[in-house]
This record gives sequence, C-alpha cells and structure tokens, in this order.
Amino acid sequence: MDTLCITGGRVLHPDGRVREGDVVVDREAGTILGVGADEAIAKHAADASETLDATGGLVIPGLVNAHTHVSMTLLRGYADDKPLDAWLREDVWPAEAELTDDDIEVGAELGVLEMIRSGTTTFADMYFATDRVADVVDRAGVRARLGHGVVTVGKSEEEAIADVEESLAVAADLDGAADGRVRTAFMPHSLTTVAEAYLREGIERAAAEGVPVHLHANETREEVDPILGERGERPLAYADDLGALGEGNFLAHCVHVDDAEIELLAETGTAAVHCPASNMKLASGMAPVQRLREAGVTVALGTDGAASNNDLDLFDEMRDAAMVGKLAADDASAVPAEAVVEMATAGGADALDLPGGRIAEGEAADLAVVDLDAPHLTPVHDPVSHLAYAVRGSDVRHTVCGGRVLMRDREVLTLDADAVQARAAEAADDLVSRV
Ligand SMILES: N[C@@H](CCSC[C@H]1O[C@@H](n2cnc3c(=O)[nH]cnc32)[C@H](O)[C@@H]1O)C(=O)O
Ligand SMILES: [Zn+2]
Repeated sequence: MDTLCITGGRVLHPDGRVREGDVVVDREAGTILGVGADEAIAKHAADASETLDATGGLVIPGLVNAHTHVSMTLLRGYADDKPLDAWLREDVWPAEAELTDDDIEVGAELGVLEMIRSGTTTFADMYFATDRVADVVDRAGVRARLGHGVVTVGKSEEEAIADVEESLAVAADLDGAADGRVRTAFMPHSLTTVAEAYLREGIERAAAEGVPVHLHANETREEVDPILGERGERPLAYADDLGALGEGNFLAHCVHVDDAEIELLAETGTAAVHCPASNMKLASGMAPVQRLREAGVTVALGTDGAASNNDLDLFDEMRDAAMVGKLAADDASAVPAEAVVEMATAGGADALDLPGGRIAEGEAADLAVVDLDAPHLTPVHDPVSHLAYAVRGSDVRHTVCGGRVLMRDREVLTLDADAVQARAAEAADDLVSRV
C-alpha cells in the first residue's frame, strides 16, 4: 500500500488528549489508516513509502480558516486604523475596483502560501474571480469552500442581478473542483449590503440546489441598528426569515448577537465564525464566544482578510480568541485553550462541512506538525496550552492535506515561495498606483 507515516512525535487526539504515537496515512485515499504506537502501526511505519519526522513535535489536525478574503493579502497594511464602514468605503472598495483577475490569483497564491506555512490546510473564501482562487487551491493542494461575494448597494438593478447570478453560477460550476477539494457556497456579503429582494431570491435558489449560504452577520452596531430600526427585528430574525439559517450555513462575526439570536443559531444548526483579530482591529466589538459555545452553537475561527488582521496565521486567532473571550465574559476561565484548539480544527471542519479537523482512523489526512523545540515553547507542561497561547505559525515544520505533503521541513513543495512573493509584491505596487 502507498503510505505516508508521520513518526516519532506526539499526537493531538479529537478528545483533546496528547499521546505519543505515529500517524499512518493511505496516500491514495488521502485518509488516516491508523494512529498510535501498537505493532500494526509500527509495521506500517516500517513499510511506509514516505516518512515525515515529527520527533520533538506535535501532530495536530490541519487548521481551518473559516472566513477570509484570501486575495486581500495584496492590501495588507494598505489601510489601517479605521472602523469597518469607512475602511470599506474609503479605502478597500476603491482599491478592489482596480483588482484584475490576475491580481486575485496572485493574492490568493500569497495567502495560501502563508496558510500552508502556518499549518492551515482548509479555508473558506468570499471574494471574486472565484475560478482563479479555485485554480490556486488546486495547484497548492489545500481544501476550501469558495464563493463569489455579492454586493448590491450602489449598483444598478442589472448589475445587482448579474452579481447574484454570478454567485449562484460559481457555486454550481466550481463545486467539486480540484478533485473534490473545492466546495462552494452562495455568499451574499451581508444583510445591509445586499437588498432584501436579492437576498430572498438568491438564498431560496441556493437552498433549492442544496448550496450552503455564507455571509457577514452582526459584525458592527452600525450594521445591527438600521435593521432593527427599519424592520423592528434583530438581524438574525431577519436572516431566519430569509432562509439564511440552517445546517451547512455559516455566518462570519456574530459579534452583536442577543440571547434570542444565539438560541436561533443553536436551534437551526447555523455555525458562527469568530474573527477576533478583525473585530479588535476594526473595533467592531467582542463576540460572546463562551455563550455561543454554551448554547451549543458550532463556533469556528477565521482571520478575515489580511487587510484587517494583518496576517493569516490561525495560531494568532486561537490566542486572540482565548484572550478576548475572557475579556468579553469577564471571566478568566472562559474560552479555555482546549476550546480554541477545537474551534480552529474540528469546529472549523464542521462549520464548513468539509473533511478534516480530527486525527482518527478514517478521517481525512489533513495534518500539521508543530515543532515544540524552541525557547518560547520550553518547558512543555501542556502542549494544548502551547497551541493556544505560545505557538506561532512559523513553528510549523510540515503540512499535509489529503495525504499529500504540502510543506516538508518548512519548504513548501506545491508553490514556488520566492516567485509567489515577488509576483505579489509587484502586483500590489501596481494596484496601489492605479487607485
Ligand atoms: N462582488 C462584490 C465583492 C464582495 S467580496 C467580499 C467583500 O468583503 C469585504 N470585507 C473584507 N473584510 C470584511 C469585513 O470584516 N466585513 C465586511 N466586509 C469585509 C472585502 O473587502 C470584499 O469587498 C463587489 O462587487 O463588490
Ligand atoms: Zn470578512
């Protein structure tokens, strides 16, 4: 059998425990054959076609970045220190109006490169030129749920309809691309940037095709108040009425949600993607992560775009989520280390309804090996604590997705890192000069 064996390290199991052992992967199926230290595993390890050394390291599920705009890497550091509305209208949207499809592809390459180098194997992306992002996912070997973001405010009826149609068409056409590693969703930007008629029709048609829905929701007070004022109902009651809540659907942010809205998410099986760095940087607010989890809502983590973060390192998100979660709950025991690790792994895979997120027999072989042999990670009282509070993306030694090694000893094998960086820097300079 064609196997990959990750040997000599410790393994993070789905129950949150860490044990010494090897992970054996069926490279053809892309799934995990076995985990542990018994004789059968040892025999597999001896016969492996390919081996990754995890000595002194910790094998974890590949991380899941459940909300980003990956090509926004080109706008990293372009506009900082503004609230969401002004940031979008004054800086981001004018720059995005100048983006070419080639720019989007180059930005996606840069973002995916950064994610592979920090142990992320799976992401959800809302942007445009989605076919170009899908090409990058294909080449780079990662997994993604992709969609075309719809905005109708400020557009003619014709343009608005075209945007909705594009999002539905992209969801139908790209689903299953990259040998099934690309899945799709219908992605209206938010409840305030897409007019009701378009939301209603688009969501209904997506649901009829079994296509999931992803949007920004309850991110800022400025977004909640108009809905409350004009409709006399909370945004998630409106979202429910539109059919946007349900199993397989996932909402970014959920910062300003009240108890009834949390209950709605839980009842309908809608997942929330917490983006703590973006929420802090744009001063959007603090999401009630502890309360969401206690209510039984699936909570995942997202970086949001690199222009509001400003990186795509999920280890930062884990740390930020734990820190701001405690502050928001006024309770140091809220959002503990094991919770953020779960959110970045199994929670993300569940929210996106994609394989991965758990190291166990039969699961997708999406893995990262974290090197624990570093001054900032010494001593190791509790590896899970380190994952949440001390590990950085640059501590990731190897990254594997679907049984394929994407990074070995910090060398990315599927993308030419130097060329990607050079192309992206040039494209970003060009872009800014056109704005
Ligand atoms: N087809 C749309 C594009 C929507 S893509 C998704 C959009 O979300 C924007 N975005 C990035 N981060 C955030 C955020 O935190 N909240 C809301 N929007 C964001 C991003 O810049 C991009 O314009 C159009 O023609 O404008
Ligand atoms: Zn976003």
